[in-house]
Parts: sequence; structure tokens; C-alpha cells
Amino acid sequence: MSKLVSHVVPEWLIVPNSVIESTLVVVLLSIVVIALVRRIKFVVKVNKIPGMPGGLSLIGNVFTFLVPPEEFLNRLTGYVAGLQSSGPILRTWTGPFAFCFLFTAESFEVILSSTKLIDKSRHYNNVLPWLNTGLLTSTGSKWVSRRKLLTAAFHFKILEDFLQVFNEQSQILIQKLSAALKVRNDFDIYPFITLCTLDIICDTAMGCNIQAQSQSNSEYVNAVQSMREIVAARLIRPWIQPDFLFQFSNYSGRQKEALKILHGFTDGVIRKRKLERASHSLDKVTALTNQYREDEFSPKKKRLALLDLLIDASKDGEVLSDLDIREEVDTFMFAGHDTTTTSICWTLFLIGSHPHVQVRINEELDCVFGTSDRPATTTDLNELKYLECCIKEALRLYPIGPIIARKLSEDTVIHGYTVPAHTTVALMTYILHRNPEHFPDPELYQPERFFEENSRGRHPYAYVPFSAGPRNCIGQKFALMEEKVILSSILRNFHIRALDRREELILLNELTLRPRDGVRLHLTPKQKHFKLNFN
Ligand code: HEM
Repeated sequence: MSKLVSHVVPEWLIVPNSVIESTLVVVLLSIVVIALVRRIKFVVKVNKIPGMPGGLSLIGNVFTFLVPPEEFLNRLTGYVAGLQSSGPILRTWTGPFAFCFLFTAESFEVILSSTKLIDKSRHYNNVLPWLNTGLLTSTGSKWVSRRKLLTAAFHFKILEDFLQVFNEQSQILIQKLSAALKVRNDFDIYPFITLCTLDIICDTAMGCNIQAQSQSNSEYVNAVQSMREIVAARLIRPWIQPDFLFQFSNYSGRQKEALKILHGFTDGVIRKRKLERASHSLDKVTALTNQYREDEFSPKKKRLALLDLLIDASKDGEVLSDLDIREEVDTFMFAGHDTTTTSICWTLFLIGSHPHVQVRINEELDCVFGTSDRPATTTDLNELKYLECCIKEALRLYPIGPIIARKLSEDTVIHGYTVPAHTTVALMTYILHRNPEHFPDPELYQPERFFEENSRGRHPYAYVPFSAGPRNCIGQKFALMEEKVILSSILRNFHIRALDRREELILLNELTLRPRDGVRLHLTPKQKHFKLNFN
């Protein structure tokens, strides 16, 4: 063989095996040394930042936070808030991963206003099997182009179109609550609101009516619920976060089943919508917006859905494939219903715990609607200013995303400390919103804080329930509009009283910050032409 080679390759080009081997060893060693030096430099840089006490070498503060789910948020926020006096930024290690907790408006501004620091942390990976890299999870040029495209979908003209859905579904909700009242006056309102917002998001995102409020046991509704639970479970159980370990857990099979239903459903809706559009020769968004038409899922006239905009923008697969469309529709399904449900429930709980706030809302509702039971118009919603302050103040005390996490793509100076690239920064909105400098007596529920005259001069990053900057919540106007319609419908029909006290509630930071045992309310139907006065 070597004779054969020597015929083909000149003698001087043949390198002895020993030289190849030693070169390989040198190259490998150099790679290891470079990686080691980089790692040491990284650790030294991170450790210059004021750290959390009690960390162990190699595993850091992992055990500090290894607590049952219902204790996690309390433990974390209690710990970080208690250490605020040691500095405006706090570093910890969980295993090999460096974390910095941020809780000041100034540090939030550094991260959130940046157009470069847009990478989500690895904690978001748990939703990838469902959402793939849609708007919530994507980064780089993909996120930039999708954000531009999808911003059009939240144009106020399109939102006005959705008002009809918000009103229709709120009406069904009132019927469901009235029916429930025939059995008992106190109950957990959470499941009622969940099904209502699920119906709304299906209709507005996909243009189909799944009638979750009427058939709460539908396959799709159950699959959404399953995924919600699985993603939440992975968030608080680090050992099932890596996919190769997750596949051995009990959740894996359940996730496969749920995804089959969820993706199958979205695929089906996209296919049918495309066929419909082809048969109607509807390829322009404007044509669709102006032309309401029959929908196979519902006998009623239908309006434009977010899906239509995506199909339109897809340019027959040139710009977006069916898979691209699906990941965005799924993202809206995920980001657009649990969030509003939780926010509505917290607002109801806080209004129901503060009778004087409810009296003021009733006065506003009387002023706007009188005794009429007509649906809400855009003008009505603009006039519900006090109700809006109630929603905002609830989001201050209970931000739906109490922690937002980013992975730094470059070294970043925060409060004079250089936080190196690859560190995860955890923005603690829950603590930020309780800073007495911005919100005196921070634990009090005072919607008046958000009156224009009281908000003037407040740091622009002191209140960020929808995040802020280029990666803020794309659905915030949608959310506020939907919440105002649902809340005003409930409060026009019922007087509410919260049955639990705030200090008794156990908070769970799953996908959203929610009370573990729901929101128990006592509902009393309002008499027509009879004004309730609780002074
Ligand atoms: C009260 C209701 C809501 C709250 C409090 C809320 C809050 C947030 C927050 C804090 C973020 C940033 C998350 C992060 O950076 O990790 C976000 C992003 C997002 N939200 Fe919302 N959200 C709400 C409702 C909605 C609705 C109704 C939709 C859609 C219909 C929606 C769609 C999205 C999307 C797609 C993103 C990702 C945006 C991007 O990265 O460009 N959200 N939301």
C-alpha cells in the first residue's frame, strides 16, 4: 500500500504519522487552554459584580432556589429585595451559568432600550417544541423582519375590527356567569375567564370559533392546558430542561400528544383558510378587511384574522412557509390568552377587595353606558379612564411576567459594573414595581397613581408590565382593549367581592404570575335601574 502511495505522492510530501499525531495533540491542547483561559477570564469578570452570599463552588446558589413551586417567587424576590442595599445589581451562579439580577429602572433601561441585547435566555427553550422560533423566541435578523411584518397586524384599524369578537365573547361570558350564579354565588372566576380569552384569541388569531366557553372539554382546549402545565413544570424543574433528559420524564409522552393536536389543528386551519382564500380570489389584505364573509366554523359573518395577514404576507410561500405561519399563529395563541386571563383575574380580585374603587368604577360605567346594555364601542373604551388605571395598577402589583430574562450578546456596563457577554440577566419586574421611590407605599392598591398628573416625571422604565423598547409586547393595545371590554361587561352586570385576603394568596410563577388557588369571588347581579352604593 505504502509503495502504491509513493508512486502517486512524491516522497517529500509524505509526513510521518508521529508528526501528524503530535500536531493534533498540540492543536487539541491549544483549544482546551484557550477555552480554559476564556472561562477563567469570564468567571473573574462576573465575580467582580457584588454577589449573593451562601453560594457553593461549582454549583453556586442552586440550592437556595431549589424549593417547591409555590415558594419559588417569594424566596427569589425576598432574597433579592433583602440584598438590594448591597448594590444595584446582584450576581449569582447556578451551576456553570452566571446570572445577574436587575431591579432598578436605570438597569432596565440599559437592557430593554438596546437594539442589540435582544437574545432570550435558555429558559425560553421550553416553549420551542410548541412555538418553534416565532416572534417571542426568535432573535437576530429573523426577529427584526418578523417584528416589522407583524406590527402591521396590530394596527388600530384591525384592532377595531376585533372589538366585535371581544363584545360577543364577553356576552357569552356574562351568560355563563349568570347560569353559574343559579347554583352558587361564590366561585373561582379563573376558568370562566380562561375559556373566554381562549375563544377570543382563536377567533382573532386564526379566524375560527372553537366555542371553548360552550364546550370547555374540547380536544384543543385540553391540549393548550396540557402544554401550559408542561412548560411551567420544566421551568421549575431544572433536571428536565435539557431535551435529552426530558424525553425520559412522564411529561414527554403527554407533550407529544398535546403537540400532535395543537400543530394538527393550526396546520388544518391554515390549509382551510388558504383554500377559502383561493376560492374567493382574496389575496389582498384590504379586500379582506372590507369584505366580511361566511366562515365554516361559525354561521356568523367573520372578520379578518391575524392569520389572513400572515397568509397575505407569505407571498405564496416565497416570504413565509406554512411552518413559518404556524409558528407565529401558535405564538399568538400562547402569548395572547393566558396573559390577559391572569391580568383580568388580578384586576377583578383587587377591585373586589377595594369597595371604594368599585364605587368609582360604577360611577364611570354609569356615565359612559347609563342603564343601556349595548356593546362597548371604541369611544366608550377611551372614556373608561379610571378602569384603565385599575388594570395598570393591578399589573404593577402583579406583573404577568414577574421576571424577564435575556442572555447578553456583548459585554454591557450596568451601574458601573461590566457584565460579560453570555451572562443571563434576570430583570425583576416584580421588585422594580415595588420601589417606593417611584411608587410610595408600594403595597397599596391605588389606581390614582396612574392619573396623568401623578405619572408625570416618573422614570420611563419604572413601570414595564409589557416590557419596553424594541422587544416590548406587540399585543399590549390588543390586551388593554380586550380587558376593558371583558371587565366593563362583568362590572356592568355584577357587583363583585373578593373572598380571599391578599396576604393569604399563594403566588405561582409559572408561565404567568397567578394565584395558585384561583380567584374566588362573590358575585351579586346588579338590578337594572338600581344603582348600588357601597359608601
Ligand atoms: C396583559 C396582557 C399581556 C402582558 C402583561 C404581556 C406582557 C408581555 C411581556 C412582558 C413581553 C416581553 C417578554 C420577554 O421579553 O420575555 C411580551 C412579549 C410579547 N407579547 Fe405580550 N403580554 C400581554 C398580552 C399579549 C397579547 C394579547 C398578545 C398577542 C395577541 C401578546 C403577544 C406578545 C408577543 C408576540 C411577544 C413577543 C414580542 C417580541 O419579542 O417581539 N401579548 N408580552
